[in-house]
Amino acid sequence: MRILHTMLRVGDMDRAIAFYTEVLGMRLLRRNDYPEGKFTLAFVGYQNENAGAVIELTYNWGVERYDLGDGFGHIAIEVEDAVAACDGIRQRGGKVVREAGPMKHGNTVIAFVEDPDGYRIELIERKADFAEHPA
Ligand SMILES: C[C@@H](O)C(=O)SC[C@H](NC(=O)CC[C@H](N)C(=O)O)C(=O)NCC(=O)O
Ligand code: NI
Repeated sequence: MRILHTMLRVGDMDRAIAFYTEVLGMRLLRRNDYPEGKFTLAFVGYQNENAGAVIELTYNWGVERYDLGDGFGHIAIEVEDAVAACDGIRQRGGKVVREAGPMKHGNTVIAFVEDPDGYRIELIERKADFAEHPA
């Protein structure tokens, strides 16, 4: 088994796709309308779905906002250089909500950006080698 996707409900599909592709550099892998259910799905990611986990954006027609609550944390993406990644995201119109630096109570270098719907995306600076976990 493997993780296939994380689903996020968005208030504007074009706005969300623009963020994940133009600001975060992902590819739009597929987009489908479901008129009978009055919703649209779009899948974005850095690899094809048979190669890596992706994000499933869900737009329920006419629903422009959601209460994100306080349970959801973030989706994390790996970057080579967190400071440079934040600078690039800012230059492309993204919103950095936590600058790059070691995480509180730890050493991993992280940063957070916020997507147009308020979901948080964590940037994690690639470690030389992630600790191998027994499969
Ligand atoms: C390792 C990396 O993937 C993380 O997400 S750690 C980030 C860190 N998380 C927490 O502190 C979790 C506990 C917290 N009380 C919560 O519920 O979110 C984090 O968010 N650090 C904040 C920072 O600015 O370093
Ligand atoms: Ni994390």
